[in-house]
Amino acid sequence: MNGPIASPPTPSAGFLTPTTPPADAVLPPRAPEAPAPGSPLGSHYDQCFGCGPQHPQGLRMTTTAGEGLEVFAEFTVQDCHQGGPGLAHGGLLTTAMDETLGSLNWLLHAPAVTGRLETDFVCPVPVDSVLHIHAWITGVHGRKIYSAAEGRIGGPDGPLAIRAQALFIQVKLEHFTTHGRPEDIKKVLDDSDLMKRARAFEVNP
Ligand SMILES: CCCCCCCCCC(=O)SCCNC(=O)CCNC(=O)[C@H](O)C(C)(C)COP(=O)(O)OP(=O)(O)OC[C@H]1O[C@@H](n2cnc3c(N)ncnc32)[C@H](O)[C@@H]1OP(=O)(O)O
Repeated sequence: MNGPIASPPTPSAGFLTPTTPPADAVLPPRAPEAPAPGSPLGSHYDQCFGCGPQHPQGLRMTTTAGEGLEVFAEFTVQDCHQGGPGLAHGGLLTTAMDETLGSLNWLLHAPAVTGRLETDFVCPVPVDSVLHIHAWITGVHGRKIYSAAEGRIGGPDGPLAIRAQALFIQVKLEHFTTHGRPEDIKKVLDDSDLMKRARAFEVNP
């Protein structure tokens, strides 16, 4: 069908470089509750596609707190993660970056959701390889948490495969309880493990 080609939407001033922190952003200290450097963050929710051990096709990512405002994560690319033959699907790699960047919020003890996530795919990631992701906070400005990450193949110093920058927006608990499926919200709220309850609400409902 022929017709006029639609113009791309004009970004409003605030959205021109939305994953780059403004000049007056700050780097706050780690929250007192943040896990010690070197300790595993564990899964925040059993059914999370990124880190949940109960998710049948999930990435089953493991994440460790680093020094300061940084984390390190790993996942092994499985057969069920393919896009091209023998290669990881790009969207799935973006999910791995989202999960890792999201786990940074645990260092600030601030529930937040992804507002914007930008990725550069630098080289293909083969099935069976382990992707090593390093993520760090680049600034905080009001409710906005800015962060960046890199994913490397086979080890922390392996070939660079993917880069990302993100903007997370801090939200209240009601973000999850209002939008989430009631039976899943109830299951989490009924869990006697307070830490698991708190961490579950750091993610997408
Ligand atoms: C240890 C835990 C591990 C966790 C791992 C989790 C990994 C997974 C993380 C996710 O995938 S979260 C799921 C995907 N994200 C979502 O479902 C979020 C859906 N979007 C929303 O719910 C709302 O749009 C949002 C909460 C992000 C913002 O709505 P609000 O009404 O709270 O805020 P508002 O729209 O007033 O925006 C607040 C500020 O952020 C800015 N903003 C909001 N969305 C933006 C955006 N998309 N891009 C750039 N800026 C944005 C907005 O311009 C504004 O800037 P100013 O304060 O300067 O005016």
